[in-house]
Amino acid sequence: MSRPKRGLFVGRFQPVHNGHIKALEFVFSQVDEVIIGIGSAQASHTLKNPFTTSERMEMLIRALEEAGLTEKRYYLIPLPDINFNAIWATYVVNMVPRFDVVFTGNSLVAQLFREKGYEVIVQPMFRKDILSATEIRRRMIEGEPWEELVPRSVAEYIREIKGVERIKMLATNLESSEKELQAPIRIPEF
Ligand SMILES: Nc1ncnc2c1ncn2[C@@H]1O[C@H](COP(=O)(O)OP(=O)(O)OP(=O)(O)O)[C@@H](O)[C@H]1O
Ligand SMILES: NC(=O)c1ccc[n+]([C@@H]2O[C@H](COP(=O)(O)O)[C@@H](O)[C@H]2O)c1
Repeated sequence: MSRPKRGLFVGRFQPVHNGHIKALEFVFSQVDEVIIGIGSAQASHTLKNPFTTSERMEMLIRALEEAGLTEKRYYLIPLPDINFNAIWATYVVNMVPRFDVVFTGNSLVAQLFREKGYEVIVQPMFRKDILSATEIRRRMIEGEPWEELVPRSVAEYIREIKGVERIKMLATNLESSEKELQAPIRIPEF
């Protein structure tokens, strides 16, 4: 039996949204198996990375099932950042099973893998103006509707784990620490 053709797709998934799922549907149509790397795996509880790796994994499992990708054709692999661009692609190669091609819309990721000799396919983008995790996090903080931008199962899961409350709390903490920094320094009287 010939070896399955595998694609690599890396994202932070903070949170998983409909753009990721559309991109993954494209990737699944091109290869037999997909290695989904969960980037910045060490990060959580910040405004850019509010969700933990286990929460992001749960979102991916539920969303892929909802999208009808029920056959187990994917691997979820956490990838903590190493903040070292020159060796990042080699690091990823050492953290995941063998793969044949990289799918990405991130130009740095594309460049780093191309320089290592990998085939890179730039996946199509879908409504990047709104299908962006940054926009979804912004809407959550501002109290604007965001649910339509993510799979139903992901919206439900975020409600279950009180994800919006967490992001709002993180935003409030940041605001009050910024205020503290801006407050005039009071020299105590002795
Ligand atoms: N709207 C989209 N359509 C297709 N692919 C997308 C879309 N948004 C992100 N991707 C793909 O997902 C991968 C990166 O995922 P990531 O979690 O960083 O998404 P993001 O929405 O750009 O996140 P953030 O806004 O937090 O930086 C990239 O390969 C990117 O091309
Ligand atoms: N030097 C590095 O550690 C390095 C380089 C390129 C991408 N990455 C990671 O890959 C992921 C790419 O996903 P995004 O498209 O969400 O940025 C991120 O987690 C990013 O931090 C890390």
